[in-house]
Amino acid sequence: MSKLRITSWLSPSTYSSSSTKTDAEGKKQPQHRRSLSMFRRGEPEANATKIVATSTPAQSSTVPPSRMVVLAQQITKETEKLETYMRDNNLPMPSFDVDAPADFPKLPEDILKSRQEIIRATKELNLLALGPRESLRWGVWEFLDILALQVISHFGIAKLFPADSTITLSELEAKTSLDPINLARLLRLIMTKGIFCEPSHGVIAHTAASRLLAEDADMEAWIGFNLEDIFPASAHVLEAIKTYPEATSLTQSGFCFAFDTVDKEPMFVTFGKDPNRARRMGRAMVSLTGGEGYEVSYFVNVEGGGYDLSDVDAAGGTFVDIGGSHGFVCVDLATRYKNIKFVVQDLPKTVDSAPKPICADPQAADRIAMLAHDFFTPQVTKGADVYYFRWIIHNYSTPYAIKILQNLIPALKPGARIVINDHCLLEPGQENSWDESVMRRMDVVMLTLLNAQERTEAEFRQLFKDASDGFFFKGVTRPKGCRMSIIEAVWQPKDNALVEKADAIHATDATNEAAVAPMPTAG
Ligand SMILES: C[S@@+](CC[C@H](N)C(=O)[O-])C[C@H]1O[C@@H](n2cnc3c(N)ncnc32)[C@H](O)[C@@H]1O
Repeated sequence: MSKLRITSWLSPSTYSSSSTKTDAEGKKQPQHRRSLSMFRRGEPEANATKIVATSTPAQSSTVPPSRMVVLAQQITKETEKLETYMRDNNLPMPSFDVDAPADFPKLPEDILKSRQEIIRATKELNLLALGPRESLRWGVWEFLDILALQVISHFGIAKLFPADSTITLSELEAKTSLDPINLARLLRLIMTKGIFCEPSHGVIAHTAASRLLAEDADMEAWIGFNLEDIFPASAHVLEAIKTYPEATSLTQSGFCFAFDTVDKEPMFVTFGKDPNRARRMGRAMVSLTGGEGYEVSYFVNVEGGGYDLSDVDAAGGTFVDIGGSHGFVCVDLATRYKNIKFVVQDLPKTVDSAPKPICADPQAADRIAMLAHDFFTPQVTKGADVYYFRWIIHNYSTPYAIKILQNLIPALKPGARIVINDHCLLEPGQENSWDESVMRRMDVVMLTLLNAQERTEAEFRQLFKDASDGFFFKGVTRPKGCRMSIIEAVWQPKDNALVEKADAIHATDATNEAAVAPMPTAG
C-alpha cells in the first residue's frame, strides 16, 4: 500500500492548463471527460412498469395507496408470475439451501422482466421502509460486509468443510490460521448476506452461496480480484482525483495510489509482473463473461440480434480481434462461419499462453492465427474487413482510446468496419435498474483501476470523430438480454488523398494478405 501523499493533495497545480477549459461560470472543466448531459433528470423511467393504483377494501376510494403498498402489490404479482413459471416447468424454487441451483435458468422475456421487476421493486421498498436517514447512516457500512467476505474468502474458509456436512466453530478454528474471534465475527457478518449459516449455536453449515465460494474457482477468482485488487484501490480514488482531477492517466488511478505505482506503471504492467495476480484476474474475467448478459453467444447469434458477418464469410474475408486474449470469441465465430480468416492479437505473454491448438475443431483452428501486437502501435494486419474490440475501449480514457483507433488507420481499406463490443450507457432510468446499477458500477471500476470509463452513444460517436473524420459512425445495436452493445463505424475517408494513401499501402504492402494467409495455429 502506498503512503498517503499529503503534499500532493495540497497542491492545486496538478490541473494542467493544456487539459482544462473554462466554462461559462469561470470554473475549470477538465477535457477528455464525458459530457454531463447524462445526468439531466426528469426523463420518465422507460422501464418502470406503469402501476395502476387500486384501493384495498380498507382504503377509502379517494385515497390512493401509498407507494409502499403499490410496490408490495407489484412484488406479489411479479413473484407469483415467476413462481408459476418455475412450477409449470418443474424448476427448483430459489432458495438459500446448499443444494439450491446457483443460477436461474434462461427465462423467457416476460418472466425475466418479472424477475427484474422484483429486484427493482424490493430495493425501492427496502429504501422506503428504512427512510432516508437510516438508509444513509447504515448504507455506508456496506463496505464492512465486503471486508468480512474479503477475509473469509482469502483464508479459504468455505473449502475447509464439505458442502453436505456441518462443522463446529471450534473444529473450523483448528483448520485455519485465522484467529478464532475474527473467524466467528466475520462469518456471522456474512451470514447476514446468505453466505454460510449457523443452524444451531456454534455449528456452521454451507448455503448455496458459500458452496460457490468452495467449488467455483472462477467465482473465487472474481471475489479475490474484486476484494484484494479493486477494493483497496477504491479506497484511494478520492486521493487520486484530488491529486489529479482530470483522472485520465493510466498511472494516476486509485489503483496506482493503492499499490504505490503512481507515475510508474499502469495496472496491466503491475499484473504482468505477478503471474498469480494476472491469473486471478484472467479467471475473474472468465467468471464475468460467463455471467448473465455477457455471454459471447450474444455477439455470435445473429438470430438474437448479434453481429452479422455473412457477407465477410461469403467473401472469405478477415476478422481481427484486437486484445482478443486467448481467442474464444473467434473460436465461436469460426464455428459458425466456415470461410472467415481470424487474427487474434494480444500482448506476447498472452499469445504465448494461448492453448495450442486453439480449439479442438481443426476446421476452425486452422483459420485462427494468434499474433503478438501492441494496440498502441500501428496496426500490422492490413486490409482486414473487421477490426473488433471487446472489453478494450472501456479500459481507456479518451486520449488513449483515440490513439488506439488512430493506430488502425494505416491498415484500413475503405469500407473496413470497426466494431466495439462494450457497455453503452443510456440516460439515467432508461435501463432496468439491475442492469443500470451493474453498468454504472463497472464505470466506476474503470475509474478506480485505469482512470477509464464506460461511454454513451454520443461519447462513442465523438470518440470516432476525434480519432478521424474518415470514420463514419454507423450507430449502436444491442442484442436482447445482453448488457453489452455493438458499436460500429466504417472507414470512409472523404479526403481523396487519404484514400489514395491507404490504397497505395494496401497495394504494396507484402503483409496485406500474408499477415493472415499462413495462419500459424495458436502462436
Ligand atoms: C479486459 S481484457 C479483454 C479480453 C477479451 N477481448 C475479452 O473480451 O475478454 C483486455 C485484453 O487486452 C490485452 N491488452 C492489454 N494491453 C494491450 C496492448 N497494449 N496491446 C494488445 N493487447 C493488450 C490484455 O492482455 C487482455 O487480453
